[in-house]
Amino acid sequence: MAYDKSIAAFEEAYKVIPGGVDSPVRAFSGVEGTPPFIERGEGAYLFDIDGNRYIDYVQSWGPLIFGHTDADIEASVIDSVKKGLSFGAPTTVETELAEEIVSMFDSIDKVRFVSSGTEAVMSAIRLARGATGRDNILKFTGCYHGHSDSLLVQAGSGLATFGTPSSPGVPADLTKHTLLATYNDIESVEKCFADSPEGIACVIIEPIAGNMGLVPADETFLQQLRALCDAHDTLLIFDEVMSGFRASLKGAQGITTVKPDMVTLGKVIGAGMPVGAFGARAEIMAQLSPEGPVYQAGTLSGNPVAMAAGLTSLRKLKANPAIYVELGNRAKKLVEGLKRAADSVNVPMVTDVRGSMFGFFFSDKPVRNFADVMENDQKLFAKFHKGMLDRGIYLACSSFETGFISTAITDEMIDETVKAAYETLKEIKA
Ligand SMILES: Cc1ncc(COP(=O)(O)O)c(C=O)c1O
Ligand SMILES: N[C@H](C=O)CCC(=O)O
Repeated sequence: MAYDKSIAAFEEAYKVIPGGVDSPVRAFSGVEGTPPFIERGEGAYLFDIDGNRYIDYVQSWGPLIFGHTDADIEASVIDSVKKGLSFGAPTTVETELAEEIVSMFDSIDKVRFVSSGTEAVMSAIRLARGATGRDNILKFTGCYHGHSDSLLVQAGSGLATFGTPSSPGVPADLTKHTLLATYNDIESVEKCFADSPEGIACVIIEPIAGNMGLVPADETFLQQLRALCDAHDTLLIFDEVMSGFRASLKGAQGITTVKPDMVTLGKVIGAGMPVGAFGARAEIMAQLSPEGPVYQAGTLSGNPVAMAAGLTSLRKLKANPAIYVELGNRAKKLVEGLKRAADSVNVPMVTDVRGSMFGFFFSDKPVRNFADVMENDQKLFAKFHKGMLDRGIYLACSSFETGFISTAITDEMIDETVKAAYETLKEIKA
């Protein structure tokens, strides 16, 4: 494949945009080669400016459950655009989308829309602190909750890719209130509670971690977490910015029996438009301005075009929940094929699937937390990524990210992907 135009575009971008990208993971720093600059998407495919076509397993990092240019979503966006892009005033489509979300999540009585996952989590944390009157929060190493100050501590995703899990520019005075525990290790959480006599406002977790690769939380661990939060009057927040409507129609909450106090949602509820949301029981949400004293706002919050896209996507999913069975089967078919390809050249690989989310690590032991993730062979991943890209397969460009299946991806495309994996691994091991 030729990447000449993308290489030139990256050089141009570099002159005016830091690192040439508007979000660090896009820079291909954890893998080989240059990021293809994308011209357009269609169904399961991405097309770059050199004219290369790829089967897209990134899906804009999750939101595109129906693939690119879905006709229904496109029509609702165009219809909405024709009425105006933004009003900074209430619209009925916000209420409609809120009603859909509330009807799907037992844990949510009320929801507020914002413009990104970062904003959703930042606002939820503020609300949790305001509602409990406590400063401390607890997060898990390797989980990523967006880039707000309190949460840029031992985080996954781009921070893990760049080997800087915490960021300069965040005052230590702020992060001293962020306690860290180990994913799937309840003793580490107990220790944080024991060491915090002043109390903890909230525990935030990706119930299906997707920002250190795909690492789901054990059911027992989540139950123990719930019990600890109850015992200490601490709010449990499920960050479902990635897993919401991806892992199942009810996100992780369709898989675990554990019910959080608060939920954050993001990109998936906007079907590719910039959006985020946070929700909780009515008495918690009543603390939020203008009902309550905890301030939170946004000029473009509840943007009508994003709401229209999200509403169409959610209604399509709700009308046909069997989609999740199909997506899950394809994801399983894919990782089983990848594993067979790895076995064929005696490369250890562990895989996992939750709904349409899939992950694989070049590792010979189960991966349950960030320390396990760090043991996977990242150099091999980098080579594998390049070989797959050259064969028209667009995988997430970091071993700390998750893959996604869309309804546009067919069994034949999975076969093509598995064939590419055999060829790539054979080439690497030759
Ligand atoms: C679980 C989780 N929380 C929060 C975020 C932040 O969302 P955004 O990138 O839209 O700010 C992300 C996505 O990156 C995410 O996966
Ligand atoms: N892991 C992130 C989202 O899920 C990757 C997207 C980004 O930060 O640009």
